[in-house]
Amino acid sequence: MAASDKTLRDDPPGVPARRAALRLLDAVLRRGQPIEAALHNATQGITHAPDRALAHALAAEVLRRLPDLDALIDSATRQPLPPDAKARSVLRLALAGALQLRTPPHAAIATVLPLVDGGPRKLVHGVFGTLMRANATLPAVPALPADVADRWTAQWGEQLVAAARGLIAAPPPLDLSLKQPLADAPDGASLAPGHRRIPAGSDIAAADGFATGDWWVQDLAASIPVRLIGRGRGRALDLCAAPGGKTLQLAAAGWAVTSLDISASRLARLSENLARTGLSAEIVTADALAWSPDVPFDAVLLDAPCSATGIFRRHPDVLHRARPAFIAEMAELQSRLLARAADWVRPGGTLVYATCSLEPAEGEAQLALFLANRSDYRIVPATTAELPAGIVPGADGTVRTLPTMLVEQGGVDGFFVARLARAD
Ligand SMILES: C[S@@+](CC[C@H](N)C(=O)[O-])C[C@H]1O[C@@H](n2cnc3c(N)ncnc32)[C@H](O)[C@@H]1O
Repeated sequence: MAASDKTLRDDPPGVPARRAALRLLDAVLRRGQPIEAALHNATQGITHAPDRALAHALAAEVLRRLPDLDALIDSATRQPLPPDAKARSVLRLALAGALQLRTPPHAAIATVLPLVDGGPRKLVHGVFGTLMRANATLPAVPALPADVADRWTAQWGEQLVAAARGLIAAPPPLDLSLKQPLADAPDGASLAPGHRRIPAGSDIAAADGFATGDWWVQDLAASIPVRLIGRGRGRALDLCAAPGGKTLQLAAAGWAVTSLDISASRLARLSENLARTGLSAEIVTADALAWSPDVPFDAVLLDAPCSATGIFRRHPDVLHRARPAFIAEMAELQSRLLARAADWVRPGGTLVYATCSLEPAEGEAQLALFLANRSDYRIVPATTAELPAGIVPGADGTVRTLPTMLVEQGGVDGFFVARLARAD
């Protein structure tokens, strides 16, 4: 038996989930891993599914409220704890449990103290006790990490930062993409053809039309790239396709789809999604930097890997991982992928480039660089009629969704989308 399994087995109830949450925080904050990618390793040895879910929820809550939790901790310590001190992470977990997840305070602290055995137990206990006795609370509107707030203020202005803070205060609603206009789907607002918006926390698996595969969960902004490709008129390549929301849209729109991704495990989820919805696509597991098609496509969608800062509402780990060096690394990968994708579009065909990022380096600047190098491509401007209500194209015909949009309706993810045509 692995040492970690033994520790987990010997832990009192509630502790294994905190131990796993601590590993998740370490994976995200120190190693820059996405929380989903770290989940399998971090929860190894935990057989009770609710404990795995609790570990994920606790770590995600800490990441969502990190600056505010740290401000509370700092208000109760004479010497600030180093940012990477284990005592700080453990206090973050105890406070997130007690203040956000309604864990009774005595349980919130008792379940983290074993994580600092042989370490600063007294300090952790003392700081937590001081804050509980003072009835400490977190501010209603969360703070963003200072570097993200500064970058987004410089890029988009203070209004965007204020809107982004408002959006992470509460879980976002869920958007559904319908397979057909008359699909069986739960009631909800419709902000575009084939769209429904339902409340956060809805029980997806029990909702009307899930079992019959009539819809899939997909943020409204994420549906824009395929809206711009339109109804099927031939063969489409969905490059970087998994887990497959856009493949499903393309297949439902009548395209003969080839879906390529480097990740076999993510493609397995794409296959499950195809099976549930009764849609089909040819699946290719390959590195797009090494693969080439035999015949060019009528349409190519490159939903490129990116910093994913546009999906911070559901994935607060991106706020802590997307440092400038990572954004630059992703932008470099996007240029290489875009150059290859452009060669796989037939003359007269369509190329759509998209990223779920709020970083211009991965959107506007990437497109400018591409157009400077490829005189055989031009922008085909998006029209307001093609876009969800409340979203309008930019002056150059590209689409940029921001946290300041559709705020009253629950917001949208941040995306950049450009539709291009290759010269005949
Ligand atoms: C933004 S996600 C795609 C989301 C997907 N289009 C959807 O709608 O569900 C980016 C994808 O790029 C894939 N990827 C990253 N590098 C790649 C490469 N060199 N070749 C192919 N796929 C790659 C990742 O595995 C990931 O699934």
